[in-house]
Amino acid sequence: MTETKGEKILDKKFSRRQMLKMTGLGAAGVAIGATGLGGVIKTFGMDFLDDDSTVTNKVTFYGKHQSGIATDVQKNIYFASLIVLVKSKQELQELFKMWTPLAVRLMNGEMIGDSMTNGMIPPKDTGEAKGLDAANLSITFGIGPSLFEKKEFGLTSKKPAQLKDLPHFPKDQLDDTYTGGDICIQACADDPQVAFHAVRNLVRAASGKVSLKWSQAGFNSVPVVNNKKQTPRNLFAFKDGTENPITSSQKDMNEVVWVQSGESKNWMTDGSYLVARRIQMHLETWDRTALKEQENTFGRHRDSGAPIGKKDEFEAMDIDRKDDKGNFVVPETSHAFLAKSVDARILRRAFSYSSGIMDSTGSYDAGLLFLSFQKNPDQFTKIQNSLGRIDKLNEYITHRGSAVFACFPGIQKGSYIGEALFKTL
Ligand SMILES: C=CC1=C(C)c2cc3[nH]c(cc4nc(cc5[nH]c(cc1n2)c(C)c5CCC(=O)O)C(CCC(=O)O)=C4C)c(C)c3C=C
Ligand SMILES: [Fe+2]
Repeated sequence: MTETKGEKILDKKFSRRQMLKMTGLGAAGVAIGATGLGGVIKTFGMDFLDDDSTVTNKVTFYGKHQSGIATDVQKNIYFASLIVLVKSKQELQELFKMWTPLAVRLMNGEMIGDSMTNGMIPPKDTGEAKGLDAANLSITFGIGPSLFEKKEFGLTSKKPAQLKDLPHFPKDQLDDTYTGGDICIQACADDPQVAFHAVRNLVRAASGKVSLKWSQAGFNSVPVVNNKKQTPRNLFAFKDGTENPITSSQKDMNEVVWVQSGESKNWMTDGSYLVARRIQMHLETWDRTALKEQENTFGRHRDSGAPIGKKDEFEAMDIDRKDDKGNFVVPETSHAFLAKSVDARILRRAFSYSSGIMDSTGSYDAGLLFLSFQKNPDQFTKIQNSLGRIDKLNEYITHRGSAVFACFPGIQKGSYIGEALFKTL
């Protein structure tokens, strides 16, 4: 984390070239104004900073789509679900406007405000990311169905048909503590403290305007072989994320993840729907299970990640394949068999979590913060219904939390998070 551009502006240590780079515009409409953050460039009445292309380990903030969806999966996540406390549409809009330059700064690896220049007030940035780089931080903002139910925002007519609470699934044991929320902030980074710092400072900057409903930290360990990132393993030791849309393929992403024009409310075009499920994994039971049984549970081999009966992780899973006796090679009750039996695809971007011990049972409160992006949450529902009661994995997992969010399209330079929603009001 470095000093903010706002500080340099106040100190007048910036060149014209830098100023244009920061505004992304010419001189028209640009003025320097003091804000609660200590002074930033104001363009057409709003704060605007740019991505800093000189920063290492940096994910770009501005673009057609928000970061943190097609972005290469990072090692850490801090996911927060918030309740909105403000009472008017304008205040809600101001909230997203205020968050926009802060998110740019955080993703540039900068502090969100000046350091300790006044000993009589708390520092603007909480400071724990000082000295750390941008760590490939991505920040993704979404809004939940409950936001549209708050009549004071007058958003009812803007609610997409796709944005609704997920149905109850047969094995769900949902706890309200990890369910729902008006807004989500997904911060992913290759450093846990950078991810946490991002959410902490965004929530702090919105003090009195939002409150935390639930949050979850998570991690992924990504082995690297010959400079190539491998699929991470989940806490059951199986490679998790093998069969996913290719994030660099526009075709895959447009088919599965990005909302296309006319497919949802206009303000969601180029956005995506996020399903979050906090799924406890019963490690103690799993660890007493024989390897063959474990492999039959997923329908894949543990070491290689290959479909049962095959050698390579990325060999196609042919669920119709039968052995000499006419039995399915990949068991019909296995997780992969059932997930593949249905004509629906999703982009899984999950993280493991470990959050102490369950009071009720004394077992690990550990598992998977399952996150999937899709152009319609029904894609998730179709797969979850196929897993249903018969998925062999059900013996080892319990769904404890659930939420769905509409993640805005990407932010254009000079615009702010969610502008399309507010602009159409
Ligand atoms: C409804 C969607 C899914 C939930 C919920 C889910 C939970 C879950 N999954 C694993 C571990 C693995 N899942 C794997 C494959 C896989 N899972 C889903 C969907 C959900 N999983 C899909 C669509 C697929 C791909 C199936 C295919 O087409 O082959 C695998 C195999 C490797 C891989 O492809 O990633 C593992 C392992 C856990 C532990 C879990 C809940 C805790
Ligand atoms: Fe799965």
